[in-house]
Amino acid sequence: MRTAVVIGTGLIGTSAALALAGRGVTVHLSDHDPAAARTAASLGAGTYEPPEGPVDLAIVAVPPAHVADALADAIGRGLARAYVDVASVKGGPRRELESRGVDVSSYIGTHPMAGKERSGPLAATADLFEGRPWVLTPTRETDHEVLNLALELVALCRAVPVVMDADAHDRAVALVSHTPQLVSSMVAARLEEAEESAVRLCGQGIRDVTRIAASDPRMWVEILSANPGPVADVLAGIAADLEETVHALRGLQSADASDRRRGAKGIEDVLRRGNAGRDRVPGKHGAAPAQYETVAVFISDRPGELARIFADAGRAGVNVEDVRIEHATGQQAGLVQLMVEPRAAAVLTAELRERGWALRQQ
Ligand SMILES: NC(=O)c1ccc[n+]([C@@H]2O[C@H](COP(=O)([O-])OP(=O)(O)OC[C@H]3O[C@@H](n4cnc5c(N)ncnc54)[C@H](O)[C@@H]3O)[C@@H](O)[C@H]2O)c1
Ligand SMILES: O=C(O)C(=O)C[C@]1(C(=O)O)C=C[C@@H](O)C=C1
Repeated sequence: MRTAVVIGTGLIGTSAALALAGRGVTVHLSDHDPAAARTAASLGAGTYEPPEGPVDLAIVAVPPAHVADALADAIGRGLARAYVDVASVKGGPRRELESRGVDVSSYIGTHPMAGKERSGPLAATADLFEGRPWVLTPTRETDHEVLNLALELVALCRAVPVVMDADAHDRAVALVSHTPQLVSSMVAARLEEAEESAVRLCGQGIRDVTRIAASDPRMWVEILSANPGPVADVLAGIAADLEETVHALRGLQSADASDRRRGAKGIEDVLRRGNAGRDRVPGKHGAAPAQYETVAVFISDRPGELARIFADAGRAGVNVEDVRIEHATGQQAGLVQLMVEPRAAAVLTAELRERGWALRQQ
């Protein structure tokens, strides 16, 4: 693949564009918000000049409700030799294109199983898809060359191709992605009106469970609207578990010893089923992604502190691969965790110490 167009330069489109551009593909960026395309271009994801002729692959990375329109328009204009979308739901867009009479032989619905709770080009990274499953839903009508170009996209993004039927995909993601989003939001929603004295105790457990509750509600309304039945089915199963668990907890409150035993058994049962389910969650597939080492630095909550750390890391010639910030409860301070290549950790540690930063002992 030599040339590509990315339509929709948010988190996913810009991440794919960064991966392709980094591997020598000329990428043309387009977004109905010109600022998003300009930002993606400034990150090195490609150019926002339109292509002069048809490109090899057009990647449609817009919110689900706009996918069919964007694809029909691109196919109608003959923008590319092959077209893919990356939307989180796969049955709907294909059916919509077919009902409009669009020739779908040059189109494959795809879905990278990687993302973030943040949106927009500034959240994008070239390695977002590395080692992650990337679902492809070709049909009998799909042209071979088109399938090959889609497989090349997945390979260039260092993801792992998984071929599935579109409706089977939608049932699967209802279980492993769409329902978890709702459950995370529901747990986080309990905090909205909670006492400050409770919220300040939030530890790693609730942070893990509620990370995706920070996702964009507009995007998720679109995703869930395109997959309501399968998600309702999974959620109904969880509702049954919830009802039994509440009953078991009430049993534990009872004065009757046999009710308490039954309650404890019910709770243990749900926790053990949780262990068994969790054991089935696979690690990342394919090539192992880079393992980073963490250098943890204490900072005060003042403007410019992060910029100073990054500048000092840059001066030491160290590339910061990822960053996490933990804010200390009730203090104007925090801990910045800088993820770097293992061989760079010692260099960074020495440089930061010399420049007066307080580092946490690992
Ligand atoms: N966020 C995730 O974790 C994730 C993961 C995998 C797949 N997806 C799918 O990827 C797609 C994009 O999601 P995202 O998280 O990158 O969203 P995003 O909000 O970060 O980016 C979407 C971009 O599309 C642009 N856009 C909207 N309508 C458009 C149109 N008609 N023409 C051109 N540009 C348009 C917006 O301006 C925005 O820049 C969605 O279909 C989503 O279901 C998301
Ligand atoms: O990791 C996250 O933040 C995600 O929500 C990513 C996630 C997922 O559920 O795995 C979310 C929606 C996408 O369609 C694909 C990936």
